[in-house]
Amino acid sequence: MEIAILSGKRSKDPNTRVGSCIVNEKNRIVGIGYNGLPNGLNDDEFPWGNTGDYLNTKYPFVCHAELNAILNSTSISLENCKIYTALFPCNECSKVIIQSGIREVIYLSDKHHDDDIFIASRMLLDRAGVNYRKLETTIDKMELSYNEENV
Ligand SMILES: Nc1nc(=O)n([C@H]2C[C@H](O)[C@@H](COP(=O)(O)O)O2)cc1CO
Ligand SMILES: [Zn+2]
Repeated sequence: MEIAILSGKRSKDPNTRVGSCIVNEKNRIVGIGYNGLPNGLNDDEFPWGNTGDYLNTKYPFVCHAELNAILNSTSISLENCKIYTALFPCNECSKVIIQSGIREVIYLSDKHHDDDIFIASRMLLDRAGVNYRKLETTIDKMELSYNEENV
């Protein structure tokens, strides 16, 4: 999950930076992603707002962290993999998760739990037999340092 969160730090979304990290059955990382525009699109030429006219928001344009982690995957097959993701996946990402063969979703936040999108998401995951659980941890924060004395 720390790798997922760290990846999310690269997102240009000013409001919500989500990261995801996929591991295989041996817990080896096989894909990482964060929410951002599709490849080659300029972050400065698209809106990043989240209110107002749909076309003036980020929503029609941004790729979610989970989608990017799957598409960036180094593995041909993601059968039986797990995805660690900072936010519970939306219904669109849940469809992609199911199709990819991922069998478990471990999330940090489920802050939109009662929105239709996430109700649909759970319906999809439940019916497909994809397990999901909130990460249980006592860790409050992670610290990184560029000070070479800390290596
Ligand atoms: N699971 C998710 N993975 C994601 O990558 N996202 C992204 C899409 C947007 O860029 C941002 C949500 O923006 P906002 O509605 O909190 O301002 O997080 C959102 C969710 C929640 O469905
Ligand atoms: Zn999504």
